[in-house]
Amino acid sequence: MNNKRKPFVAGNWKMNGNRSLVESFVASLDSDVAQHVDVVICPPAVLLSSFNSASFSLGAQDVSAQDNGAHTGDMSVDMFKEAGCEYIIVGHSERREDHGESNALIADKAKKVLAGKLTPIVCVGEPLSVREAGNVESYIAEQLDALITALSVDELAKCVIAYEPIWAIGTGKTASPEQAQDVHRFIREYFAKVDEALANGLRILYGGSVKPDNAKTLFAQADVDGGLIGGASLKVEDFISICQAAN
Ligand SMILES: O=C[C@H](O)COP(=O)(O)O
Repeated sequence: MNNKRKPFVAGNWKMNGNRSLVESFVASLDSDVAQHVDVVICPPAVLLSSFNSASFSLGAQDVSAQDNGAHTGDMSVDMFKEAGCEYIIVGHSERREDHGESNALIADKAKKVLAGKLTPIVCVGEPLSVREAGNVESYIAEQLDALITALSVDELAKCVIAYEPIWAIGTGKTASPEQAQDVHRFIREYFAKVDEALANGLRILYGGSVKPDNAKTLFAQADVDGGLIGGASLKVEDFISICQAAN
């Protein structure tokens, strides 16, 4: 973690949670936790309106690349804005896999989020087969290229990037701190080819089986600026410990 970039921890509840979980978060996650860390909760969209807390920010888990219209089941940036969101995750590997989302579509979504003055959390990450074949960097580069092509330097500077190796998501197999740092450094250097100041200011989160007992070492890596937390963001005590580890 570099102290020039403010640490960032986002909890992605995925398709989990209910109103009673919302209540326990609102009651327990006070402003002390979020003093030196940007803390964001991304619950399922139907729970957004149940949150009423100024101690942390809200995010959505995905968004349409369209403004409005005949897109059954989709939701727009404006809708999430009205629901109190400041952040929207785009390109999560589960969206890429379950809904066939392409790099180009994800870049369009990020652009739409920025146009609505919200912050996209753009996810990238490789499957195990790519890592085993030794192709991690070219795979991530292709994911980043779509974003770099679609967005201006100013727009890129407003994004948060999340590196989530797919083999580490929900598996309990966390990337080692060195594996995480290697890819985070690669991502930062890749953006430095576009613009050095952009790269230095960019917050890059690690996601994939982050838990209270491994968060500190992961977040201590020079290019790891926090985490995108799945399973452990569903237990308020675990999530608070992870936020504290980012402090
Ligand atoms: O968005 C969060 C990630 O997919 C990580 O999930 P996990 O912490 O359950 O491995």
